[in-house]
Amino acid sequence: MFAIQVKNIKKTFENIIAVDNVNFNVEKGEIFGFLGPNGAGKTTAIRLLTGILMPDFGNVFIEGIDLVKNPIKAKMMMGVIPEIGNVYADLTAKQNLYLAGKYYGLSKNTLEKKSEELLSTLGLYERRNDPVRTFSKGMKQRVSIACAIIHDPHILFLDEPTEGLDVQSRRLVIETIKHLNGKGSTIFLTTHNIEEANKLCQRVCIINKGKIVAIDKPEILKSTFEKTQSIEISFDQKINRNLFVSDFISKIDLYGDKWRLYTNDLDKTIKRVVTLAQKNDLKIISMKTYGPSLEEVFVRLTEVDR
Ligand SMILES: Nc1ncnc2c1ncn2[C@@H]1O[C@H](COP(=O)(O)OP(=O)(O)OP(=O)(O)O)[C@@H](O)[C@H]1O
Repeated sequence: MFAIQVKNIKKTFENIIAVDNVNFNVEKGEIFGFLGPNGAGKTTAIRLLTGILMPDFGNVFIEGIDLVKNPIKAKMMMGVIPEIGNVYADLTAKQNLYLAGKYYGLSKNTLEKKSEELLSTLGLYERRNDPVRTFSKGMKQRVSIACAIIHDPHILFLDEPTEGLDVQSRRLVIETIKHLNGKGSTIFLTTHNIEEANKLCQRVCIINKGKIVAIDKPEILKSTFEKTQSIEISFDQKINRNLFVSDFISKIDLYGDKWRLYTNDLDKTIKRVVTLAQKNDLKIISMKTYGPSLEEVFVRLTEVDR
């Protein structure tokens, strides 16, 4: 049985088709990323998958349970962290957790134990009795996460979980996602952050204008859609861009003191720069090679007609 099964869902707002006949499955225990440019339909899709919106057509099954026919049972399986925080600003962090725990029917003992544990692991323990309105954005996001996972959900849905967070909060959020996944939870997240999705997700789905344009493991998407590799190189002296020009180097960029050369033939490019350094008596300070990036795949698949 799949953790999430989406069959032909469609959602229209007046004349805008936000989600257009979308089909996909998420395996149990997977970290699944939903990527797309602004307005692609990510938030609408996550709202349809969590029962906040009803589809015009199609079905969503959560661990085999039909979300439309059996919403309460399906929702008990999930934790949801929406794009805009859903915590109560006038309650303390601890009160927010207690409220969420009661909503999911946790016993007093479990609630006390889980709250203590989550407040500590999410770095909120010191401030547990302060009203959430006095918290930073990152702290509010952590309270929101704690509330969503207090009942150990089978599936966690996160809409842009690290958007606008500082490095520390971002790390804590990512660690929490990995930790939950390690304990067996399925993770469904939407994001703009392609590098984060590349590192975190076992599979990604790229959506554009409400339609799925690609769905696979990041490495497979990269090798299927993008052949360009690159090398980044820096020398001890300034050099002229024209020295790199050749028919197998497709693009030459300069970032600070580093040259980035894009190519379909890495071997020839490396030999070329080494020969160039020898001939011109240049010292190579650093050289790194890069495979195709998920960002390049994303741009390629979503730039059409934009
Ligand atoms: N409640 C609504 N009423 C009317 N149109 C809506 C509504 N919600 C979304 N839309 C439209 O549906 C389309 C998809 O929006 P959605 O918010 O799902 O995209 P998104 O991929 O989450 O974008 P972003 O990355 O900017 O958050 C957009 O054209 C948007 O304007």
